[in-house]
Amino acid sequence: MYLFGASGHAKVILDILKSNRINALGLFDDNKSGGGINGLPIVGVTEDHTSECNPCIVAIGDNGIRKNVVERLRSAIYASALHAGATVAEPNDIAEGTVVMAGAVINPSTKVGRHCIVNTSASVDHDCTIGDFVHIAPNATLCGGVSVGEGTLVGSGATIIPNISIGKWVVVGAGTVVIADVPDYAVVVGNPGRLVKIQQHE
Ligand SMILES: CC(=O)SCCNC(=O)CCNC(=O)[C@H](O)C(C)(C)COP(=O)(O)OP(=O)(O)OC[C@H]1O[C@@H](n2cnc3c(N)ncnc32)[C@H](O)[C@@H]1OP(=O)(O)O
Repeated sequence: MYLFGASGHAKVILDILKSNRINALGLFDDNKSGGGINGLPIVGVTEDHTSECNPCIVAIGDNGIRKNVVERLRSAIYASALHAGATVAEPNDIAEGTVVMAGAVINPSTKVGRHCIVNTSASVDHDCTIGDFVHIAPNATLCGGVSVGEGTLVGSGATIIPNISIGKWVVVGAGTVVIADVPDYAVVVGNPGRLVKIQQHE
């Protein structure tokens, strides 16, 4: 397995691999001068990737940067990685490139898109739909029937009540309690969640 990114997030993905006894073989990072992790070397920048270095995972926490790297990779074959200490009811509904950290729970009839992060001890309940490039941060809770659009960050410890629809490229602040639908590109914070701004987008 090869990882793109050599940050703290990559360290946590290496821990997921270790829990499954999967060997990591190298890291790619656009900052080639940076050090590796745990003796694992940086073997090149993103554009150095070849089809011999598969499967791989883009191990970058920022949703937009992760998507950008995926779009630049032409010969990548992606794996998903579920920590041995995560509880995932239907692993086949976790799409390629997605990582699920220790203690996370993903309940039945929930689909998780490509290149997502379901972080440490996050809880995603039944019948949720999670778009591509989403990050559900540590200890966040999604009740049943929640949908989350592409690229959204659900911040650490946030709670989303049942059947809420959250748009794409939204930021839900840490600890926010979302009790109403959230439009695309919004930033919501607080309890109850209030919209503080709509982010610039193309
Ligand atoms: C392993 C890991 O580390 S995973 C990391 C996961 N990351 C997170 O959980 C971080 C989530 N990020 C946050 O909560 C941030 O505070 C953000 C993104 C919501 C801040 O957004 P910004 O656009 O920078 O807003 P800014 O900091 O200017 O704050 C805007 C207003 O919201 C308030 N605010 C910001 N964050 C929060 C929050 N989490 N809860 C309540 N209020 C908040 C600010 O006090 C400010 O209020 P004011 O206008 O009354 O003064």
